Amino acid sequence: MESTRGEVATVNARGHGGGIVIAIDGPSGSGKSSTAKGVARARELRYLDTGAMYRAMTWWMLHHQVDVNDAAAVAEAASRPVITLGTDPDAPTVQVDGVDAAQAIRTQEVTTNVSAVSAVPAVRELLVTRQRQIIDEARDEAAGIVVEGRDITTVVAPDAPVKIFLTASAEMRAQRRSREVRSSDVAATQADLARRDQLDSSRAASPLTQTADATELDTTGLSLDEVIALVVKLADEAGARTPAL
Ligand SMILES: Nc1ncnc2c1ncn2[C@@H]1O[C@H](COP(=O)(O)OP(=O)(O)O)[C@@H](O)[C@H]1O
Ligand SMILES: Nc1ccn([C@H]2C[C@H](O)[C@@H](COP(=O)(O)OP(=O)(O)O)O2)c(=O)n1
Repeated sequence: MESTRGEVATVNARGHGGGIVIAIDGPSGSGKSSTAKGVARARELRYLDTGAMYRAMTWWMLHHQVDVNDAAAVAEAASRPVITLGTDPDAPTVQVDGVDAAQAIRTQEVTTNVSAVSAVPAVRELLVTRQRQIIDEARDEAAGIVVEGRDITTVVAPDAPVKIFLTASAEMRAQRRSREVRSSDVAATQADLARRDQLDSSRAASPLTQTADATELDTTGLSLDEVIALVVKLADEAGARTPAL
């Protein structure tokens, strides 16, 4: 497989060189995780699911009986969990305090509470710092990284050469998510997505926002392969624009 390493060598503000950063934001079910993994595989890049980090933090809070609706209690406890993510797109891993939490962070209880925890500024500061470390490591050690979440294009990596905002109609996002979790109640899934979108877009700290310099990709009528191909094309074009050092 062709690698983009070298074609897109730049040095970022923190002095790290090497690979490309592809930043992807968007609401739930727009296709961020599947697209990011597909692009990372296609160009031998690392993959970072930042939502998994907010989910891991939420799981730890619930597991340790921290009241997730008490922002001060969440802020005080936020530095205690050790959250570790593996960035291989074929086998992304999530560990909390050394224990595999990949399944535990996907429960409905975590999904219901993750927006409250991720609205706490102290949580975001800690996780954004860690995300930037992971990005810098990938830029040094690999051809780069595809990072997906809600504030990647705006806060975590605003200087990324490729910035994408994925969207899809609310109905399509609910259908996809229902299929994924094998639920026949598409209306309930759509209501849950709407609730989370509203919380994630209206919070004071780094809300989900679409900026003018991110390319909007509406995936409603597109297959996953088509979306991946479009993002790979944008990445290759960004590589061609950036001279190798
Ligand atoms: N363009 C697409 N066409 C059809 N299904 C898709 C597409 N993009 C994503 N999916 C499916 O929709 C579901 C949700 O996608 P996911 O990547 O988890 O979204 P997000 O990370 O934005 O929440 C997954 O089951 C995925 O396979
Ligand atoms: N960069 C990010 C990523 C996720 N979050 C929050 C907001 C989301 O509701 C939760 C969970 O994110 P995740 O990407 O796992 O959500 P879905 O896959 O869409 O269900 O985390 C965030 O605040 N900032």
